[in-house]
Amino acid sequence: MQRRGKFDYILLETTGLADPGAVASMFWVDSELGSDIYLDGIVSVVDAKHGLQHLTEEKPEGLINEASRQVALADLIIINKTDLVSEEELNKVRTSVRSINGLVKILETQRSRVDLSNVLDLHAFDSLSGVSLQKKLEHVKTTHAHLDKAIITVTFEVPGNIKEENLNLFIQNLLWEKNVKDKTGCTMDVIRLKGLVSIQGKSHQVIVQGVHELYDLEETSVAWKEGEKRTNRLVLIGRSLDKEIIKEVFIATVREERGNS
Ligand SMILES: Nc1nc2c(ncn2[C@@H]2O[C@H](COP(=O)(O)OP(=O)(O)OP(=O)(O)O)[C@@H](O)[C@H]2O)c(=O)[nH]1
Repeated sequence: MQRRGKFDYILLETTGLADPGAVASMFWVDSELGSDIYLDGIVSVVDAKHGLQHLTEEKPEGLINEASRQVALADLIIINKTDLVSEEELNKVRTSVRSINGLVKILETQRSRVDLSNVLDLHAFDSLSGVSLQKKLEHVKTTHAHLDKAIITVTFEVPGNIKEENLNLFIQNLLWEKNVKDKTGCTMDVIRLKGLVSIQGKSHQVIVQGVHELYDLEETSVAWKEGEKRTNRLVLIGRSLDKEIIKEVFIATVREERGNS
């Protein structure tokens, strides 16, 4: 189909209070629908001067504050107005952002001046990010909450091949059924999920992406090499996440296939 005046790129700015997950879900359409539009990535701006205050703001009834949610969902964070803070203050903002989202790329700016190549074509939601995600996943660490009930990042690795249906079950229990709980009985609340897994019968690494209750599995262009240890690495961003428990649940759900690589 030919059409005049096609858009090259759509940059959607949401209001300061928006939950980017809800907006992103609308554009994150199934590739099988053959849409011309795909979700490239989520960018959040953090004000170096007031960001920390927003990130630590406590909401009634344990609700997640919007700023933390925006950081949790972002693929790229721009910490702006760095000229207004000392290096020490800036470091606190950095640490706070990193403790929420251990996977996000951080840029630091004044007057939000960025090289557009760092902001556009992120390919954060498609299989093209397979190679870069692989590198990132090697360095991501589980973070520790600065505040009680804060959002954190947890990551774990389990070797072996897994069955796609078992992986679906694991993700659906977490995101849909919400029946995975921490030690205190609190439901684990996953806001963002990313990973690279080894699905039985697939020659290439499979990327796992989740935003709120939406998730997708897609084979990447990265092939498992001959003799390479097949493995599954997942990164989850959310609240009440307990790495050991999630890992145990994952292993229990995919157990049948462990050691069959
Ligand atoms: N000193 C300094 N001022 C800045 C910088 N970036 C923007 N400003 C100024 O900050 C003021 C408010 O701008 P922003 O915080 O970007 O406002 P905004 O993005 O419209 O606000 P919200 O979308 O409501 O958060 C304006 O006067 C800008 O000129 C910066 O890096 N340093």
